[in-house]
Amino acid sequence: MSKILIAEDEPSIRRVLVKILSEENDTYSIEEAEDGAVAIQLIKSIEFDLVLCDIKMPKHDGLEVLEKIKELQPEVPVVMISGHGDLDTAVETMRKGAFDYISKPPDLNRLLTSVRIALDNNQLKVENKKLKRKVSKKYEMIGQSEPIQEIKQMIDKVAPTDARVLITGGNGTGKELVAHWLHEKSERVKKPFIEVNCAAIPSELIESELFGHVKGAFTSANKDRAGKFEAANGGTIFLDEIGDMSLSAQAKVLRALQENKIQRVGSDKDIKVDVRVIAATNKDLKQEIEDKKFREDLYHRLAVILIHVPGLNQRRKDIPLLIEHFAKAVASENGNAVKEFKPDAIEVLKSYDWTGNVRELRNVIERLHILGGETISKDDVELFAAK
Ligand SMILES: Nc1ncnc2c1ncn2[C@@H]1O[C@H](COP(=O)(O)OP(=O)(O)OP(=O)(O)O)[C@@H](O)[C@H]1O
Repeated sequence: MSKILIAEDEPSIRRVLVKILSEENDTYSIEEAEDGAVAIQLIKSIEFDLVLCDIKMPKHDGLEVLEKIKELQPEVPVVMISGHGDLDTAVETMRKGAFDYISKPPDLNRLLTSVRIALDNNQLKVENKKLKRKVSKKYEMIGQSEPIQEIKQMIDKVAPTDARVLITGGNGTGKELVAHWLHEKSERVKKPFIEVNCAAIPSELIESELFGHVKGAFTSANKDRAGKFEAANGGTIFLDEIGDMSLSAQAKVLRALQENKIQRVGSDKDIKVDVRVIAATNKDLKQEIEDKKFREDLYHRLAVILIHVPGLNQRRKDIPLLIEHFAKAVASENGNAVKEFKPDAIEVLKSYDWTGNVRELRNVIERLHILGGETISKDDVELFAAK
């Protein structure tokens, strides 16, 4: 559904434009403004995909409206409507970033062609922006506290090597982010990064998930299937929540690490794999070893390098930066303007107990962004994110 604003003071022309556009596509959502002031008001509150804007209008003329659009929603295409005698101005608006101009009375075909091209163009721009964001921003690690700086330095040192890394820390602290960074800064970056959440896979399936199986290995194995280790060949496998892995799967992982070979379930044929292993856990593995739930030899194989990600309560200094980061992320995901957080709102958030760590903070910022006012105040925080 495209949102279109028609800013035109002559009611008859406005009516014609609304009619032409609604007949062209009944999913267009059309707003009308009868003068420049109303147009600017609407641009401040609604994100448009296209604006049709008359040049001569009361209160603010088309040129002023165009300038305001370029300031508030720079990506939106603006098609100017020029009356008799303002052709020079129409040309000037093109220099100022208008997408096109059409003359009054509007020619139906000319108008629709311009509208279609402008909307397609805008769609492409939006999609491109989304794509770029996915690649570069997804795994950005925000924070300037000492622990985060140390982690970043550690990643820089360790990533280019093949050393195994064990990442520890509470839920939602950013362990997965660290694992991604280790892969992205390594020579393996062009090869797969395969993530396995060991806690989410039932223990009877984990071996087949990791190492694959051959047809007939168990009842539902109706064809040969490669596992995650094979899929990660040349790249990195990230064993998340490794503390939840069954002892029998641990024994097989140990063998894979010792010999760089795996066997599919139900087969005794060795398959060579070249995989870097990164593991993470929120459990105290030393305690798990004492309780005989985790193999000590596997622990030593995995924990060549240890990276501990402290909880958010131990690095409150990062909270303002994270708030800003998530506010931007949430706004761009939803395609709306970034909301500012007032200093007193940030102070209250900083004082909270964040046992749910960064993930919990992200959820709270998203909630405030949706429910709070235009700028987020202390009252918004107390109303929608009280602890
Ligand atoms: N320093 C950070 N900068 C930006 N985003 C972060 C940071 N730390 C965590 N996040 C974000 O918080 C969320 C939780 O992080 P992540 O999944 O890495 O945590 P985790 O420790 O792996 O959690 P779990 O143990 O529950 O799997 C993700 O959306 C992640 O992008």
